[in-house]
Amino acid sequence: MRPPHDRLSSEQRRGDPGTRDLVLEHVTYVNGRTLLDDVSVAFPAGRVTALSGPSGSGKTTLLSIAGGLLEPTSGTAELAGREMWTGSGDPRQEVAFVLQVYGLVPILSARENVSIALRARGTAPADADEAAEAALARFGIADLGERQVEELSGGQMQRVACARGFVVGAEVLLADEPTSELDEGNRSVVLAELREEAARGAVVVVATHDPAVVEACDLHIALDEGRVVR
Ligand SMILES: Nc1ncnc2c1ncn2[C@@H]1O[C@H](COP(=O)(O)OP(=O)(O)OP(=O)(O)O)[C@@H](O)[C@H]1O
Repeated sequence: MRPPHDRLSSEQRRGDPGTRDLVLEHVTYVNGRTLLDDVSVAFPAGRVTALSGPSGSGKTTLLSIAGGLLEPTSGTAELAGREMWTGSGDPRQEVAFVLQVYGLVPILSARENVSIALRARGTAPADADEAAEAALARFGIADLGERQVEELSGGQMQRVACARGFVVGAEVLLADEPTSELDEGNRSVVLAELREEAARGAVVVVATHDPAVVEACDLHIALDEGRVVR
């Protein structure tokens, strides 16, 4: 595994449009207290980067800034030279999330929850539904497509959330503890799918507590108390 990028290449510093890496420079985030403190990291396209650290170390906050949900107090998060923060808190179209709290609509079916991610990006409903079914199949839950999400187990919901994040083929995929509810077999499936996303050229970042997930990633960045420690 390569070391963290506390010294960025000159291309990354410039946010060269050719690199398509996601680059955070000197990001500090203060909300009552300092939750991130001068974080500079590069998440390369085509690689799966693990983001580890104790509970409360700032992983979710960092992913939120990296994906444009939160505005850094100072510093920048950029993809190919374009700021991730657009001023609204809505992520760019290039970004997809798999969130820790899933963010699914409980009364909709699993298929609908996945399909709406594509419909929101302008895909025709029939095409979105078809792609949603294929995405559910990637996570071994094709048979759950018609089930309301509120009837599913925690692990099944997490796999629906993965399907929804993965289905859009985003340039940047940010996954917050995507395997926390999963057994070993399903964890392996999610890890293989994360690798597939990186193989097609996406920036893939996985916040995790799980050493087995860290081990399976190409790169590893660790946070402690809002600072990069490796
Ligand atoms: N909106 C907020 N306002 C103030 N403090 C917050 C806010 N969100 C998170 N925090 C605090 O920021 C710190 C970092 O939280 P964050 O969720 O980023 O950590 P984490 O590493 O993802 O933790 P976990 O592994 O438990 O999910 C924590 O101390 C948390 O209590």
